[in-house]
Amino acid sequence: MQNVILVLNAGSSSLKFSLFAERPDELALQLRGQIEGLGGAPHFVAKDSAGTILGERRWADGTRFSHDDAAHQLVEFLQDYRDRYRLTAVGHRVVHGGQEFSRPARVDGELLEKLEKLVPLAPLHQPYNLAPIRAVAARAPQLPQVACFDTAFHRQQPELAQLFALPPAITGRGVRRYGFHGLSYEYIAGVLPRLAPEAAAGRVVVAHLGNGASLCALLAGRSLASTMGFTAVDGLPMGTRCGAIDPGVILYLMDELKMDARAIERLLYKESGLLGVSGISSDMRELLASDAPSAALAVDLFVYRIGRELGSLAAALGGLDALVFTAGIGEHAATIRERVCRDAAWLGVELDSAANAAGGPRISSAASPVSAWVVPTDEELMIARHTRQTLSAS
Ligand SMILES: Nc1ncnc2c1ncn2[C@@H]1O[C@H](COP(=O)(O)OP(=O)(O)O)[C@@H](O)[C@H]1O
Ligand SMILES: CC(=O)OP(=O)(O)O
Ligand SMILES: [Mg+2]
Repeated sequence: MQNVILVLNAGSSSLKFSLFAERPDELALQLRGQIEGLGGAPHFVAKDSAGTILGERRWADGTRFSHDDAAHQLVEFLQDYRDRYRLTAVGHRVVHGGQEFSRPARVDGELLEKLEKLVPLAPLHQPYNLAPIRAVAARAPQLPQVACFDTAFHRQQPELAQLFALPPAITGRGVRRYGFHGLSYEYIAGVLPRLAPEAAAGRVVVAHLGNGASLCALLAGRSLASTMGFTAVDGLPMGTRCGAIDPGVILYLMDELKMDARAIERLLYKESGLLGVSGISSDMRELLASDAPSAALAVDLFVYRIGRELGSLAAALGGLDALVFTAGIGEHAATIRERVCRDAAWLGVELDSAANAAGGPRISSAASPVSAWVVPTDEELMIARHTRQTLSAS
């Protein structure tokens, strides 16, 4: 029997999972998969490390599928592998680690209580991250679990980058910018030195464009600033989240439309972004395939806001050496990358259209002053590494 670490990554619209075999000097991927489209057209697929499909299932469009249903589907699938693998630990992506956690932590009752308190700061994620931790703890209390935080990588940002212009009585309560997608950025920062050594030692903006989307400024591989703030609703427009809006809008919604906190939360987190503007879908694939003007408008706004935020992060970095695309849209939507790169021509990005259409990794021309890249992210491998390190240190 092979010892394995199970990794669970519960995103806003998907549950991703991986099994990594523990070898003395590496973690070897055994299988990985996901249940995506939880909000609309659920699709389960699991593949081995060579990409061969081990299991696949689709549900009709409109099927109501919760994160719990997704977890059950996963447990059912893993039954077939009980004789082959021995589970030694479970590593989880936990979106919010608050002010306290700047590194992964082993799960116990006290930790869970602390993380529960952060649910209001990440209502679209934290409950789904914590539920499988509790489920595993109930079924297998002896099995070590490690929580790996999306915020941890950003905790080393300069004080100014984390500060809101609010009085200390408020900021002192932990109302500050945290930044998210940190496991993804940490992974990219780890592989960039091999791909683009000079840029990696300099000024890089990474665009993590998935269902949740953010940009991160990396200076010599460390997080300097990011577009997400106190919560994962800030920054870019996303699948269903609005991104940065004037806080005056919230006051207007309360005063004039008499909306309460829950109604505003629903609007900003679940009914806005690509879905809200298009009225069609939160899924970039559907919008790109649609000829409805509202779909085009949603995509235009997405690209426009990326351009604006890219300029802001380049300013924080004092210039730009490289631009990296990652996550669902960043890795697969060549047309979005093309448009973002064209808008960034003023920064010195010169696209190689053929390389971009072919998926990279380098998508800028040889002469481009600023290089551009497609780098598939691997939050799960990052989590598996952290899980192993955290447990061997404890
Ligand atoms: N081939 C593709 N072309 C365009 N968009 C894609 C493609 N594949 C995936 N996407 C988009 O990626 C997004 C999901 O990204 P992902 O990183 O998997 O999300 P999550 O935040 O749930 O982890 C969706 O908007 C989806 O439409
Ligand atoms: C933090 C966040 O937005 O995560 P995801 O992209 O998985 O929704
Ligand atoms: Mg994600």
